[in-house]
Amino acid sequence: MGSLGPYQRKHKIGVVGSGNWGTAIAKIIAENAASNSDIFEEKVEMWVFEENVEITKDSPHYSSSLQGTQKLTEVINHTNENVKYLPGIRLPANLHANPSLEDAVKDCTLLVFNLPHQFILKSCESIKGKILPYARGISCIKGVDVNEEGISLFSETIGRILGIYCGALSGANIANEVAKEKWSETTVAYDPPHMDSKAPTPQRSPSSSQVELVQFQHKDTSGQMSKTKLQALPSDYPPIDHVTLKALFHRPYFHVRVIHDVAGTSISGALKNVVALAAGWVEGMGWGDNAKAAVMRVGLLEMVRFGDTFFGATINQATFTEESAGVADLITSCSGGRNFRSAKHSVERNLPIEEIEKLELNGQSLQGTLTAHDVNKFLKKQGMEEQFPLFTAVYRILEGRMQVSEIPGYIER
Ligand SMILES: NC(=O)C1=CN([C@@H]2O[C@H](COP(=O)(O)OP(=O)(O)OC[C@H]3O[C@@H](n4cnc5c(N)ncnc54)[C@H](O)[C@@H]3O)[C@@H](O)[C@H]2O)C=CC1
Ligand SMILES: O=C(CO)COP(=O)(O)O
Repeated sequence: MGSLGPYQRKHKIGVVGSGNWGTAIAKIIAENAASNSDIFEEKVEMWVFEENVEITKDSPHYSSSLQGTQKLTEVINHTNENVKYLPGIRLPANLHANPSLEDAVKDCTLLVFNLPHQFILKSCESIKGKILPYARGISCIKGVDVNEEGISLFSETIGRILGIYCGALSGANIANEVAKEKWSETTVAYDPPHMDSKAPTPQRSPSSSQVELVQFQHKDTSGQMSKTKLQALPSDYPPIDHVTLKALFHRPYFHVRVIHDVAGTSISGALKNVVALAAGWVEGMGWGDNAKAAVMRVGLLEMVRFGDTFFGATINQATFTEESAGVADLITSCSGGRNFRSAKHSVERNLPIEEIEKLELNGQSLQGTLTAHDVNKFLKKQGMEEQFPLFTAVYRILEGRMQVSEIPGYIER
């Protein structure tokens, strides 16, 4: 390790986000940057949305120099621990918490986006034109972007705002388990236009040094095409392909399969959060495992139908059943995810789920509640609520217009 091989430059990595999953994925990336120093710069930047944290006498890091009100970034850099969003996990020393988003992404060739989805648009707008034009992205976000024009994957939205190509990472990945290095699998989906290596090839010979511009097109369901000029990665960098992405994310405890289906990977990650709410409610009612399995069965069918109906041309249905991003994520999320647990507790404690989120998650953010609203807004516009009875029931229960006890009758059709 340490030799640059045929390439003169290394990839600099920036992680946009530092919540529960954001920090866990940054830990993985920093570990891999250190052990693949022929491809990656060792120092990894992680953008932290700055906030104050209280270091009290009960904190394991309490000392004469670290006490009272402190900036989260300073605590992370001082202790190598994200005491707020991933407590108890030691982070690699080459991971740098940075309160400036602009500074964290500066000169990065690879950007990994890992924020609750409601914050992504504003964050991307703030760095538009301030990143390398030939950077590439990976979105770890579980959600869909619904706007006036239709529905987009967050990988597409990020790509459109920043003028870059962006793939996706999603899988059965409860962050706290991954951070504790308990074995899991994930799916990385990456399928850029021809200028980036399309097949998972180990070839690494430098190609022409010319910078080429091509049109990259992505479309939403209203049929609109938007074009992004995609700039080729200079040939003195190792190519950003399936091999490089595997080197970035794969760990002995985090097994990566790299595929081409970005839409299937992203859609399943977003929609399983809606199903997990229903699973949590059913569990909270004390109805047992059979009832939860019924909700998951219908949920999976609706996930596949949604992908097929609205992203049909680009999606590979096998992703839902064969990859970690599909049914495996549905299973883990309906067993121990935050959406599942919060929904369960909201029934058990007879409190709105938003209140459970505030009481129990210490600043972490549920994505299923927001996605249920986003998905319903979109389905309503298409006149298709009835074709997705579970998604519609989840939305109506959140709105207080339906009871959990009505789920079995409503989804049986
Ligand atoms: N936590 C998990 O187990 C997993 C989460 N995911 C997905 O990863 C994405 C990120 O989730 P987490 O990292 O867990 O986040 P989180 O749920 O821990 O959210 C907290 C994060 O949001 C940030 N934040 C709060 N207000 C903000 C603002 N105004 N602007 C920007 N950031 C702000 C906080 O600084 C903190 O970093 C989500 O889409 C989630 O569904 C995916 C797999 C596992
Ligand atoms: O996506 C997840 C596991 O893969 C985590 O889901 P929650 O956000 O419900 O915890």
